[in-house]
Amino acid sequence: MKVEKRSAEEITTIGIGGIHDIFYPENVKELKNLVEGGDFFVLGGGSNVVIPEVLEKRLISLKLFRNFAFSEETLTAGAGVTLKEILKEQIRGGFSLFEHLAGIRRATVGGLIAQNAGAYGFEVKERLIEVKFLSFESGEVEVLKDFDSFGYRKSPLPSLGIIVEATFKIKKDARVKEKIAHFVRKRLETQPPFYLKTAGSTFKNPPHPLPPAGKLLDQAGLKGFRVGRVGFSEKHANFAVNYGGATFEEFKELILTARKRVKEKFGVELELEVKVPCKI
Ligand SMILES: NC(=O)C1=CN([C@@H]2O[C@H](COP(=O)(O)OP(=O)(O)OC[C@H]3O[C@@H](n4cnc5c(N)ncnc54)[C@H](OP(=O)(O)O)[C@@H]3O)[C@@H](O)[C@H]2O)C=CC1
Ligand SMILES: C=C(O[C@H]1[C@H](O)[C@@H](CO)O[C@H](OP(=O)(O)OP(=O)(O)OC[C@H]2O[C@@H](n3ccc(=O)[nH]c3=O)[C@H](O)[C@@H]2O)[C@@H]1NC(C)=O)C(=O)O
Repeated sequence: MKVEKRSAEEITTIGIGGIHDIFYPENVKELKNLVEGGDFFVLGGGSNVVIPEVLEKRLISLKLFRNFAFSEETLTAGAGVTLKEILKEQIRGGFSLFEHLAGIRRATVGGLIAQNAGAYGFEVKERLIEVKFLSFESGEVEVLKDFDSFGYRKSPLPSLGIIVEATFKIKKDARVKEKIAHFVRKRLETQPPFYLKTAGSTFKNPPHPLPPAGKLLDQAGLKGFRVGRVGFSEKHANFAVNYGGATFEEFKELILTARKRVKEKFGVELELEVKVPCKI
């Protein structure tokens, strides 16, 4: 099995966390051996993860799970296929699937499903037909076909097992290229530019009718607030930006300060949206 050292910038889009060994299983058997070998953390494209410099867990990437096939009405892809590759296929084949998500930088099929990624009124769950996953309970690949338990930024999958492949519904759409461009433009109107190092939204939006996390952080004076080399974007207060060489400790202080201030001002407990493979 391939094991390679990767820098923070290669592992995650926010680029915090030093160099780590990444394990790249090539098939389910190798994945199973890794899972049985001790504590681990599964990485997709790293668009939504912040990793500390020292980590006891093994980092597993499913980047080599790359099977890809589509028919008139379905697309089947391995967990490591990227959003970028799917969007390219959408343009080539003229079909609708993930255009609303265009601009999530390094997202993969595994990460998108595990968090039921969503944007602009769309959620991944809407397009799922089946998800194959290595079950922690049975140690076998099982198939999930019922997605009722998927909700806002959550799915049962990280706890049930590791996604290895999924099949999605696709629909013919001759205007998909324009739609992708539209959603990228829309994203850039409110969110930081793609060249900045971020992990997307830092906190989940609290339940309705509470205001969104970005608004609460903004009104608590945290827009542009920095701890060392990491801080909340001037453009959108819920995006933490690594301005270069930020440490996990700085990130941790940033979010603890933000939580405290929002709690004091509005009485709202913000919940992390980004995934962190340790206690914070
Ligand atoms: N909506 C938006 O505008 C934006 C969304 N995002 C988010 O970024 C993510 C993009 O995906 P990606 O970069 O690939 O994911 P990440 O590498 O960021 O991983 C996110 C989490 O997904 C889980 N995960 C990843 N792969 C698998 C797998 N094969 N099986 C089970 N769980 C898995 C892991 O959860 P665990 O460790 O708990 O198992 C991991 O911590 C999405 O989650 C999306 O919601 C980011 C930016 C903007
Ligand atoms: C970026 C992510 O997802 C994004 C997704 O891209 C967009 C588009 O649909 O909607 C959510 O952002 P969001 O709720 O912050 O959406 P926005 O429209 O930017 O902001 C909501 C409201 O807060 C206000 N707002 C936002 C930022 C700010 O600094 N100040 C402020 O007042 C906005 O004016 C708006 O009225 C998702 N975030 C969450 C936590 O649900 C992600 O998952 O990582």
